Amino acid sequence: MVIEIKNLVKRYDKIIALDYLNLMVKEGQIHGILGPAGSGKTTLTDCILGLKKYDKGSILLWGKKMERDSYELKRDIGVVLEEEAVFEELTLYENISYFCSLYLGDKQKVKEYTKETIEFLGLEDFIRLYPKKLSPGLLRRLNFACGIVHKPKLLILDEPIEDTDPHSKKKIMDSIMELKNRGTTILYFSQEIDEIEQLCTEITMLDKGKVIAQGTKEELKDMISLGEKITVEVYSLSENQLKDISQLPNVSGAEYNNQSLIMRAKKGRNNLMTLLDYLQEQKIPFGRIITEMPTLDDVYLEITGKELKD
Ligand SMILES: Nc1ncnc2c1ncn2[C@@H]1O[C@H](COP(=O)(O)OP(=O)(O)OP(=O)(O)O)[C@@H](O)[C@H]1O
Repeated sequence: MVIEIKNLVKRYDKIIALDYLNLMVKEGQIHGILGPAGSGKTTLTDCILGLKKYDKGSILLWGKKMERDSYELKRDIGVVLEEEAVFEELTLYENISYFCSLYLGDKQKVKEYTKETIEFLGLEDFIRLYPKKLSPGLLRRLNFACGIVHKPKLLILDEPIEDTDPHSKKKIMDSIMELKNRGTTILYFSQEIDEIEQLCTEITMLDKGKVIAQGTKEELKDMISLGEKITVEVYSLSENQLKDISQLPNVSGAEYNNQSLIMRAKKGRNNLMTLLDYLQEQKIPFGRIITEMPTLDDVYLEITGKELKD
């Protein structure tokens, strides 16, 4: 086990930021922590890194307790935070090289790792530029490069691609997958469902410092009663027909707007067939059909009663 957190409690006076939190992260996993603003993601990162004291519980990294001066452990960890943490007075190359030199003494190795990381993130054309001259996407890639250049075994990523242009977002997401393929364990904090769905093998949902659900995305989707959302292009529908549809077996709701019929079903078999049978029986002409399975957003909403994002 790379990270082993048991019954972690962290209070700020009366606020309970982490509430008996348990988390296990296995080697080689990308473990996503999904939670809205204020759910305790930053506090958890600080506790894992030994930057904040906690009130109760235990945190072990590779079976060892992290302390402020656990330099051996820290050497194996890379951190990329949402806010860029680079030096304005250093060029892109100098920034990456500097962060590498904080961990490695061997100058030749620093040079080698810096070059490799620059190529890895496609930053070759920008090495002489200062951070102020970089576009927001390139700045994100530089920030990411500084966190991974020393080849950590555990990478903690706190919303590393929030508000990033599609090209840099793809570059960073591909790099994360490649690092995983090379054996890096990754803890990935985000509020973005699509990033978590694409990248993570295991997911923990947080709400007010509490773990509300944990598992693979399939396991999480299995926890809720919601089935698919079916959208059918229907050219005309009477109020009575809409009422009939909302009362079909296993249907939790139906609405009709702009020639679009949306039916939400509970988990079960043949929901689409039941709807199509009804439309045919009533001789209601219909066009395109779209079926969408529940998302992690739906899981979060059903368990907590609120959306991940406002
Ligand atoms: N230094 C502090 N003093 C008092 N309360 C704090 C402090 N830091 C965080 N909190 C509170 O603890 C809770 C968890 O905060 P935390 O910053 O860890 O959440 P988060 O999920 O990282 O949110 P965000 O994404 O907004 O940073 C929140 O209610 C927050 O207001």
